[in-house]
Amino acid sequence: MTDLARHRAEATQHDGALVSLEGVTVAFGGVLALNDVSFTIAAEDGIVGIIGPNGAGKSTCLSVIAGARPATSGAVTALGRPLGRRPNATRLARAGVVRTFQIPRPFAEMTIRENVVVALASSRRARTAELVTQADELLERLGLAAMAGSPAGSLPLAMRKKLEVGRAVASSPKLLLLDEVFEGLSDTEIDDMVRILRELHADGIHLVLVEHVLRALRQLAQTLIVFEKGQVLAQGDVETVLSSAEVKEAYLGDGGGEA
Ligand SMILES: Nc1ncnc2c1ncn2[C@@H]1O[C@H](COP(=O)(O)OP(=O)(O)OP(=O)(O)O)[C@@H](O)[C@H]1O
Repeated sequence: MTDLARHRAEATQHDGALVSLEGVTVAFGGVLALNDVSFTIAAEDGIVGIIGPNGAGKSTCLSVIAGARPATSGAVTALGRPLGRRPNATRLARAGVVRTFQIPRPFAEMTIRENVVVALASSRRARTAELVTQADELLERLGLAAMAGSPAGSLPLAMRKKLEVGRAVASSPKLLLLDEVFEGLSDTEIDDMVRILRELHADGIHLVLVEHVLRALRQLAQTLIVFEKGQVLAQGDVETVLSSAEVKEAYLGDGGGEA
């Protein structure tokens, strides 16, 4: 295959499937966090939410897509790259697959600005002054500009969540995987985060969110994937999935999320 043909083939694969899991199982001893899971996420699916009761395997799934945890068996691709048995999350992040964590992990002693500068420096070569300018632009977009000089460790939750998103965006993701970014936010803070994520998506960043806050997903997502007991129970457009009797029983019936 010529380089050009290979490039086209990769681009086609990438366009067709941002993420694909085929027969993926992740075992923790006797617990199957993922049990023979297969699904595909394409760009046309828009913003994708992964929902399901506690312990259903959602975060494990995100870790597998981000290359942070190998599948025990099965095949995973992200942005058209097969991840193999020994995925490398750092290399995958450089290729554009970046995840945030449920509990934000900023460098607490550093200021908000410094945290973003460090993240920017991980994905580009530029002078410090240029990185600071870029960091300030990003903080402006996130509504954190006024706090740029504050230590990251002292921030209230909503701002820590925003900073977590900002640090992820600073590393130039093509596919951003968000783990419970709305957890613990007030209604106003949820609306603010929805606006930020919509803008990122409009800028061309593909978004996949593991989330319990359905109010946010109803505003933001076009597609839902529902997990139950390590398996995919349903996948489809948001309202169709949420109105399915099977999903209501498995997910909403157990108090695992707010309708
Ligand atoms: N590192 C681990 N070691 C052992 N078991 C684990 C580990 N991580 C997850 N599990 C188990 O795997 C299953 C799936 O966990 P996972 O965190 O992926 O679920 P989840 O759907 O994200 O849950 P939640 O909504 O509560 O965050 C659970 O039974 C969990 O206890």
